[in-house]
Amino acid sequence: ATVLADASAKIIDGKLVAKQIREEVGVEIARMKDAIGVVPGLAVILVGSRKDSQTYVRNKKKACDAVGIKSYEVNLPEDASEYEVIKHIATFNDDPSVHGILVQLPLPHHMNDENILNAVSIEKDVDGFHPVNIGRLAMQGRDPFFVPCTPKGCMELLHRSGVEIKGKRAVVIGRSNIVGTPAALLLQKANATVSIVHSKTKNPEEITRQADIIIAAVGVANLVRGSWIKPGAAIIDVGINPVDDPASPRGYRLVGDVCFEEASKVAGAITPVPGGVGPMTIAMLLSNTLDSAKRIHKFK
Ligand SMILES: Nc1nc(=O)c2c([nH]1)NC[C@@H]1CN(c3ccc(C(=O)N[C@@H](CCC(=O)O)C(=O)O)cc3)C=[N+]21
Repeated sequence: ATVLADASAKIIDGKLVAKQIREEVGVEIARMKDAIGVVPGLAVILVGSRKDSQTYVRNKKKACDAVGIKSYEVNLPEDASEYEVIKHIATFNDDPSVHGILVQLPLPHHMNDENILNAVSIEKDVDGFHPVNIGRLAMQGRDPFFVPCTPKGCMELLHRSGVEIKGKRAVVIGRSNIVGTPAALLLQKANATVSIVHSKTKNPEEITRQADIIIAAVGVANLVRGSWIKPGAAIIDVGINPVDDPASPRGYRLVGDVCFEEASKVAGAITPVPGGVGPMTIAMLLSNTLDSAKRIHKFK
């Protein structure tokens, strides 16, 4: 019998694309500084002492340093009040050296996310989480000041890998405010025909199998199997799920929402985890912070 070689997807290297974007951002920051003497500033507010949040915040600071963004950090205890957080946000809203404000999520349970995200000036909301920015994203002809970093990074990966979006069928798995919903809106803006599948969808694989593009953002390890995928489709895997692995130095390793081993034999292109969307999220945050400083100082 003839053994056919497995088709093999192109791996979309998010780490490499993120590096390119960070370099582009660095060049622009230097050009702005030379021309008008302005250095972009990013304020990060971290409440509580979750290890994962501390790691993310540390990585963001490092990334800022590398491109020439000045970072400001506020650490508040787990039992801080909503009022205290909002007071810090208000101070940063009024501080002309700060062009971007990010409140690290998740917040402690006693806080209401909406009250806090509402307090961030929509012109400094580099996360794109303010309800007005999300609402504007959903409307035709009404651009938000900022697009959320993770979905923006997904789109950038599709664009920079030459994946055509216009007229294609796209399926987003997951409907969160910070990834699934804005990702679906961005795909729609890019002229795809978009479906969203979620935890209450019956037979999601029947829908995903029709997709030319899949963005998976549910947080369920290896949910999307090879059989869910149309041959040749482009797969963007947003999931970052820790699974126990005694052999790995941290005692766990990260896997996506997509079963990479199966999917990479069917798909036309696919992002790995780690090294896919994750690094893009930080690159987009830097890019949003630069854009904010440019807009505030009317620098082109
Ligand atoms: N206000 C707010 N804004 C955020 O953007 C935000 C947040 N809160 N809370 C948590 C999530 C998660 N997030 C990630 C950023 C980078 C990687 C990343 O760089 N991951 C690498 C490394 C993963 C590793 O090895 O630990 C990768 O996937 O290759 C992952 C996840 C931003 N978030």
